[in-house]
Amino acid sequence: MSQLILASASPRRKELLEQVGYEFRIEPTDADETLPVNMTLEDGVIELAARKAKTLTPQPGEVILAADTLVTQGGLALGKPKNNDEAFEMLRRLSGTTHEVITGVALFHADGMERFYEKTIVSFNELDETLIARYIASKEPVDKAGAYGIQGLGAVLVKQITGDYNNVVGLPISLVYHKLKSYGIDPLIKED
Ligand SMILES: Cc1cn([C@H]2C[C@H](O)[C@@H](COP(=O)(O)OP(=O)(O)OP(=O)(O)O)O2)c(=O)[nH]c1=O
Repeated sequence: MSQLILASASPRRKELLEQVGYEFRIEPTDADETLPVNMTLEDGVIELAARKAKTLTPQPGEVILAADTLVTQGGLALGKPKNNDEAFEMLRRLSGTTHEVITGVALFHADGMERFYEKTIVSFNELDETLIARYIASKEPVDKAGAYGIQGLGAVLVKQITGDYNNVVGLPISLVYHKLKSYGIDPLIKED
């Protein structure tokens, strides 16, 4: 049985792991989150997750989990907005259209690193400028890729999703569960 370490300051990732019953330690990371330019967005988001994981060194029997979530539309990557103007631009771009949310995940352990990603397709309602301004005033967009949080007030922006909802929130917990099982980490198995 391995020990799980979450390399993340994201409250969402912590909550998703707790929801499924994982026992883990949290080690927030401070990695460079600039997307590499010489690779696909899928590879780039995986690379960012790997960078976060590599800020820690796994001891034998430890698995370090790190992730990165990105919103993409038409080949353009939307990370966290730097200010309200950028949040406004992002939400205006997403209004009435469909985008993808990609979360890259890295599982770093003494024998190497496993990397994978999950993609969810999200369609937004038409958003008028008053709604966008009110949503930004709620401060919810600040620390979120694409300037929205589907799990919060941002739920009213969303028309439809195809794929894993939890992936949009920041961690594809179902896929992660199946991957972690191969390291002997399974909260559904209770030891006596
Ligand atoms: C699209 C979307 C993103 N997000 C969040 C998930 C991520 O926390 C954030 C994207 O930023 P990330 O850089 O992936 O994560 P983080 O900086 O919050 O945490 P850490 O790097 O320490 O692991 O956007 C939501 O919470 N809801 C949503 O609907």
